[in-house]
This record gives sequence, C-alpha cells and structure tokens, in this order.
Amino acid sequence: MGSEVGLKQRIARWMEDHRGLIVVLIVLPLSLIFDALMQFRHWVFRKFISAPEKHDERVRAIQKKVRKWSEQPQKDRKMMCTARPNWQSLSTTFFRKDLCHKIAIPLYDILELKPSHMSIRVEPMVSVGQATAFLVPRGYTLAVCLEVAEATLGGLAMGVGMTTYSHKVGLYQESIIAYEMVLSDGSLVRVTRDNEYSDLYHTLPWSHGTLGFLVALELQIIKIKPHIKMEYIPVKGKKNYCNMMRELSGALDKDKATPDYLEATIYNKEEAVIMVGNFSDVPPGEENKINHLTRWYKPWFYKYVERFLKKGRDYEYIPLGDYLLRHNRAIFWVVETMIPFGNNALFRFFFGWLLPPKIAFLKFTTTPGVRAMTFTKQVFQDIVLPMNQLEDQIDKSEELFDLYPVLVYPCRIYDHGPHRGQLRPPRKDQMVPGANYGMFNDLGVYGVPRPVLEKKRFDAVDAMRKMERFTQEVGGYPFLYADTFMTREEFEKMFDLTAYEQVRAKYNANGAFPHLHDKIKPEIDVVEVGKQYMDPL
Ligand SMILES: Cc1cc2nc3c(=O)[nH]c(=O)nc-3n(C[C@H](O)[C@H](O)[C@H](O)COP(=O)(O)OP(=O)(O)OC[C@H]3O[C@@H](n4cnc5c(N)ncnc54)[C@H](O)[C@@H]3O)c2cc1C
Ligand SMILES: NC(=O)C1=CN([C@@H]2O[C@H](COP(=O)(O)OP(=O)(O)OC[C@H]3O[C@@H](n4cnc5c(N)ncnc54)[C@H](OP(=O)(O)O)[C@@H]3O)[C@@H](O)[C@H]2O)C=CC1
Ligand SMILES: CC(C)=CCC[C@@H](C)[C@H]1CC[C@H]2C3=C(CC[C@]12C)[C@@]1(C)CC[C@H](O)C[C@@H]1CC3
Repeated sequence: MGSEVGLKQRIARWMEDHRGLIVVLIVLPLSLIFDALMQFRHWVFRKFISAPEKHDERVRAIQKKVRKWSEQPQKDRKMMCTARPNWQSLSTTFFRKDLCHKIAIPLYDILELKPSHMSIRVEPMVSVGQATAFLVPRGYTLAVCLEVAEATLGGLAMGVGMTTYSHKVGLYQESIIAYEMVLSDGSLVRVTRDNEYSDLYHTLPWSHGTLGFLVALELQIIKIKPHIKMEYIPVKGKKNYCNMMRELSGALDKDKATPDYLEATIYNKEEAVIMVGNFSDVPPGEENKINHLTRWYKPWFYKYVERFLKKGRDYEYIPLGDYLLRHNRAIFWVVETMIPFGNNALFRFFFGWLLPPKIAFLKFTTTPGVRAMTFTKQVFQDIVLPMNQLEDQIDKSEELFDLYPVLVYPCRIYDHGPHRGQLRPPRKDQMVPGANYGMFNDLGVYGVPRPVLEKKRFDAVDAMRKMERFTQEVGGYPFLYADTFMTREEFEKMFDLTAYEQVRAKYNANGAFPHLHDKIKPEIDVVEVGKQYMDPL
C-alpha cells in the first residue's frame, strides 16, 4: 500500500517536473484535433441548422419543455439547469449537472443588428468570437467585449463580464438593454431596466442561471476605428502606478477625458506597464508602427509588454482584431504554467501556431486527480475590488500568493440603490466625486504561487479564505466562475441576496433552480482536498 502511494507520488512529481514536454507532445496535438472536430461541428451547425427566423419556434419548444417539467408532481422534480456540458463552460468548477433536470438551449444565432439603437439582439449561446467576427467588419464591437473568444454572451449575462473598456461603461451587465427569459412556469418575459420586471433586471447578473432560462438578449454596441493606438507607459514605484491608474481611469474626476481602453500589467510590486489604447486611423508615414501582434511567431503579449520596462515609453498601432485577441495565445499568462518554454523564439516559430490549448479541451480532459492538483497548486481568480485600495490589493496578493504578473482592469461599479441586485452600492469613500458610480478594478491572479514553485508547503484553502475575507472587508466581489471557499453564511455577508431571494420567491424559482451558492460552490470538499495536497510532492 505504502509503495503504491510512493509510486503514485513519484509519477506525479515526474509529470510536474516534465509538464512542458507532456503538454507539447500530448496535450497540444490532441487539443488541435479536438479543435478541428469542434470547428467542423460549428461549420455543420452554421451551414445546416442556423436559422435566426426559427428563433420563436425554438423558444416555444423550450417553453414547452419547462411547462412539462412544471406539471410533474413536485416530489418527482429535480431542479433545472441548462444542458450545456460542463466541459464547454468557462468555469474552473464542475457543477453536478447530472443531479439536475437538463434543458437544452440550442440557441446559437445572431438575430438582429440595430444600428439606429446602437444595439444587437442575439441568442444566448452566441460566443464573443462569433459576435466579434460579425460586428467588426460592420464597424462595431460590443461595448463590453472581453478577450476570451469562447465565452458565450448568455453565460456572461448570467455571470459577470468585464474588459478594458469597463472604466467607461461598467460591467457587462450595464451594457444589457433587455433579457428575454423563460421562467419556471414556462412563461416568456422581456426584462428591461424600467419595465414591470425591473426587479429581475437587477438580479439576473451574478445569478448563474438560478432565476430562469435566458433565450435572447439585446446588447449595447459601440462604433470602432480599424486600429488602436496603444501607448505603453512603464512606471516604477507602487504608489506611482496606482496613482496613474486612478487618474487615467477617471476615478478622481468624473469629467476627465479617459482613454478608450486601459489596463495595467504589474510585473513585481514596484514595476508595472500601463497600457493606454485609443481608436485611431494610422497617419500617413506611420505604417511601420503597425504591429500584428497575434501572429504565431510573435512574442506572447505580456512578455512583449514587459520589454517596455527596459525600453521606456513607446507607442504603436494595433489592428483592432489583434488588440481584442492580444491575450489569446498565452491565455493571459496561464499557458506559461503549462509550457514554461513556450515563449522561446524557436518554439514560437515552429510550434506557436499550436497555441493556445483549447480551454474546453483542458476541461474535457480534467480527471479528478488533475482537478484536485490544479485547485491546490494553482490560482485562477478575478476579483472586483475598490480602486482606492489598489495598493492594499497588491500587498495582499503578494502576501498570500506571491505570484506575478498581476492584471488590473479598471471598472465602474454603479450605485443602483440599496437591495436591488447582488452587488451593494459602493461605499461613500469609493464613489467618484459627483458621479453615480465608484471606480473599482479587476485584480486577475493566475498561475502557480511562489511557495508551490519553490516546493514549499502551501495551504491553498487558507490563502484563498484570507483573500475572500479581505475582499469582503473592502466591499469587493470575486468572479464566480472561479473556485470560492466561502460558507453560505460568509457568501451572504459578501453578496446582498435580499432582492435575489425576493425575486426567487416571486417568480417561483425556489425548487425550480438551484440556489446561487449551491450552483457556484466547488463540487469537491475543498478542506479535505486541500489537506491532502498541502505538502509538496
Ligand atoms: C446554429 C448553430 C448551432 C450550434 N450548436 C452548437 C452545439 O450544439 N454545441 C456547441 O458546442 N456549439 C454549437 N454551436 C457553436 C458555435 O458555432 C460556436 O460557439 C461559435 O460559432 C464560435 O465558434 P468559432 O470557433 O467558429 O468562432 P471563434 O473561434 O469564437 O471565432 C470566430 C472568428 O472570430 C475571430 N475572433 C474570435 N474572437 C475574437 C475577438 N475577441 N476579437 C476579434 N476577433 C475574434 C476568430 O479569429 C475567428 O476568425 C452552434 C452554432 C450555430 C450557428
Ligand atoms: N473577462 C471576463 O469578464 C470573463 C468572465 N468569465 C466568466 O465566464 C462565464 C461565462 O462563460 P461561459 O462558458 O460563456 O458560460 P457558462 O456556461 O460558464 O455559464 C455561466 C452561468 O450562466 C448560466 N447560463 C448560461 N446560459 C444560460 C441560459 N441560457 N439561461 C440561464 N442560465 C444560463 C450557467 O448555468 P448552467 O450551469 O445551468 O448552464 C452558468 O451558471 C461567466 O461566469 C463569466 O463571469 C470568463 C472569462 C472572462
Ligand atoms: C480578464 C478577465 C476578467 C478574465 C480572464 C479569465 C481567464 C483567465 C479564466 C477564465 C476561465 C479560466 C479557466 C482556466 C484558466 C483561467 C481562465 C482561462 C483553466 C484553463 C485553468 C486550468 C483548468 O484545468 C481548466 C480551467 C478552465 C477555465
């Protein structure tokens, strides 16, 4: 028995030490085949099944299924969720869909572009990539167009979305004009900010499919220019880069003109590069300053940006499509944890086209062992935190995880009044003077904490719980796609579930859909798994 455990540990250690080789020789080729099959499937769907004109018919079919469910005796009914397999979802947890009654939502079409309303009506399973490929050639993009092409517009609406434009418009939910929902009794309702369903409008974001099924949504779009003029500003000193981010984002003055796109990558506590992007045409004579940075042989974006710390301030023009997909090949810096040598110039030249591994493939092949390992030895967290405490966020992240780079995207959080949605109004000191919003930011922490890298003891559960306590104390919120460690009581302290519970009762979601905390909590016992993997292999 003891020797079996020892052997398992030796294999696990060998795999950890040679993970780059394993990923290149096995994972990337398989991911490529997987992707080819998925692309073929998409092509078949588009060619033979796509039919925006059949939207109403398809929605009626969904309503019929939900009605049939609601007519069953209560004791025989399992709670409902969408039938989308978990491995397709951009969530690090594996919600137990097998315990639910699954309702297929086969709605993958773009329904209508409304230039006069500056909006687009889509079905929920349309992906960000699909929407971008449709909008950009027509001169538009989504107001909140995040960089993960696989994310679905519906999944983002029921969860949360944020991007480098969010300091101008807020979270993805602020760009939603209307939701079309099938409720637990099978009725179809159109939900807007001001109509009779405004209570639903405010509680649908961050609800993760626990109030009803989304069958269409109308989203705000913005006009674009073909390039982004990107300025890279290296900044030394934590106070300096934090101050500059607050100033550039408009956190200090609501009337200050802000850039179209804004982000910071923090490379260590005292050094960051701030990226300021504006829609632009390329002036004559500046063509040599165009950078197609998503080409397979180009350096990974965050590595390329790091060079400006030495090189100094500079600018260039990036085609919009390249800008939107800038973090794609290295999935921010997640791929480095899998292929440590992936940014090597020779590797890029010969194999760069194989990247990134498909997120769906990584999830598809996640065994319980791999899940337990990644959960305890890696961090994937995006946390919405108040920007007036940016310095404290960085200190806390270093104290608990000690990993860099760290991502910062500024974002407005609007005050919609008390008890309207799951987010509380920002505190007084977090509000932008004279505005109805506070300036927050996403803190993106992805990778392997330093103690794990140095093969020291690391207690992932303890570190994450401390981060959650900090988040709650400063009035922030973690994205719920990532693992959460809070008890139900702690969760209810962080999120304001007053309106959510009222809406669940009013629209008969209790008993029909799981509760939000049950939906997003990890499917594994974090404390038990954490204990097993705390010590280095
Ligand atoms: C009728 C229909 C039924 C479907 N049914 C199913 C189903 O049952 N199950 C299922 O799993 N899928 C289904 N799909 C899948 C759906 O096709 C895909 O999720 C979606 O089409 C995106 O896939 P893609 O890989 O072609 O596009 P993406 O890879 O997402 O991108 C399309 C293009 O846009 C570019 N692009 C992507 N993101 C960006 C960005 N942010 N900025 C700029 N450019 C970008 C890419 O380079 C690419 O050229 C269905 C689709 C349809 C139309
Ligand atoms: N930059 C950003 O802002 C990023 C955000 N994310 C996160 O990723 C997630 C989006 O990923 P994606 O794979 O598209 O979505 P998911 O499949 O992960 O869905 C997210 C949640 O929305 C629910 N949902 C999805 N579709 C519907 C529907 N039609 N009706 C009702 N509920 C629905 C899902 O419920 P069910 O389990 O029943 O399917 C699930 O709880 C979000 O949680 C988002 O916060 C990820 C990357 C980047
Ligand atoms: C910029 C913002 C706001 C968000 C970016 C989020 C992404 C970095 C994550 C979204 C889904 C995540 C998943 C993983 C890594 C981090 C994300 C891409 C994994 C690939 C990590 C390895 C696991 O085995 C599977 C995960 C799936 C989701």
